[in-house]
Amino acid sequence: MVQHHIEACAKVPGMKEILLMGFYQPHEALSRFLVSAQQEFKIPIRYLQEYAALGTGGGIYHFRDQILSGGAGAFFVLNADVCSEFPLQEMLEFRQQHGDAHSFVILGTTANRTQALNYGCIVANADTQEVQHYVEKPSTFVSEIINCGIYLFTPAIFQHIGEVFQRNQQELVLEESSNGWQRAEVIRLEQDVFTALAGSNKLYVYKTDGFWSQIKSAGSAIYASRLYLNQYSKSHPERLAQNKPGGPIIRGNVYIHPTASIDSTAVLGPNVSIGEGVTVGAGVRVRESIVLHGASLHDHTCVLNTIVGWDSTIGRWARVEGTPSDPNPNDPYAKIDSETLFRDGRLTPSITILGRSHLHPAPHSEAPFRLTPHALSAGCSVTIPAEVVILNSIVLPHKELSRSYKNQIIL
Ligand SMILES: Nc1nc2c(ncn2[C@@H]2O[C@H](COP(=O)(O)OP(=O)(O)O[C@H]3O[C@H](CO)[C@@H](O)[C@H](O)[C@@H]3O)[C@@H](O)[C@H]2O)c(=O)[nH]1
Repeated sequence: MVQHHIEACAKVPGMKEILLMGFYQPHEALSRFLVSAQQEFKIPIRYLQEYAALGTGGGIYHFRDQILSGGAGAFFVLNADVCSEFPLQEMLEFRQQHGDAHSFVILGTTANRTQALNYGCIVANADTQEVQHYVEKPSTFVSEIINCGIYLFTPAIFQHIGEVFQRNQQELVLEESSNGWQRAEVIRLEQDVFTALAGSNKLYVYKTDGFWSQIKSAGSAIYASRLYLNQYSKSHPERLAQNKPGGPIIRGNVYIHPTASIDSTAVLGPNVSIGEGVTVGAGVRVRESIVLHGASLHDHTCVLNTIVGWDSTIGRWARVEGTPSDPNPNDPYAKIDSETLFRDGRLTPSITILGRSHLHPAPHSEAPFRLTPHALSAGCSVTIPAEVVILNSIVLPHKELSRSYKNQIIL
């Protein structure tokens, strides 16, 4: 997911350094990713680990010395769980034209009235785009302009976060709380800082019509993959597979890793991403799916709306199918719903996932996504036998199925 953020940041002229911030323990796969991304994008990249989940505001405040150490005049903050064309340069230009050089800029987009309630909502002056009112996930309608979780700040933002920190500390002293220090450091950028900054002539919104989506569920990964592949078709058509004599039949936007072996009678696409070392047999059909590295699709399998985990095998003539959770195509402002797995005590039909685990960026590859399991050395390695149907199911790693399944989570 974050490889796209890095690629976008590295393109901004004058960008000095990229910091990934999180509260996860760093591990070997992350270090390998950082090394390869630094080489690919030719920019220093470091991971900063919070000692606890401090919230976005608390996190950047905690690492403010690191962020400002190179004498940065401005910096971007991007939520990791979004996909976007990241119009960062446009945000810089917007700040140049509107507002003053020290203002902060939020990237905004339009949502429909119902879905806007799931996001930060922004009311702005129609002429100047100054944010007059900011409400995080309101309970009733406030505005159709939502916060994309992509910000341009100057070092002055730390004074505002610092004020919240001081206030938190004083309140905690009054409460005589024993773990006051830690709690004072937890600061939510949206509720604690933006709400207060609104109407003070310091916060502006730059609205984009470009693609943008949250990635809160595995189902949204297939949707996000489609958005990125579509972007590749304009910005990097060389990254997409073409119909060639002796090659598979390609429909729409498809990414195939150069090491994958695809039978010439297979039909792939639209919206398919095939990872490193994948084998695809004769007569295979894949559509709206992500097939991760080392997976093997035997002859005549059919894979639709599915994420196939790494090193998984699908037996011949098997059909693996999920139900897409795409936004309403008739509403230009519709966003993908981050479905919970269960509704009314039932598993909601969703994409099928073989070897479900965490989403992880794809090192050494331009494939939009790759999955990584909790145990990093392990693969997903799900085995589906020949001639079965797997429908709307989530199969956990290292599972060897022996029959067909429908609407199930298979442990
Ligand atoms: N480092 C760090 N990151 C955090 C922490 N808590 C959340 N994040 C990261 O901060 C981002 C925001 O996540 P949430 O706080 O869960 O908010 P949200 O429901 O995703 O809503 C935010 O994003 C929406 C757009 O996707 C916005 O519309 C909304 O206003 C808000 O900014 C995500 O990338 C999440 O991983 C933390 O303690 N530490």
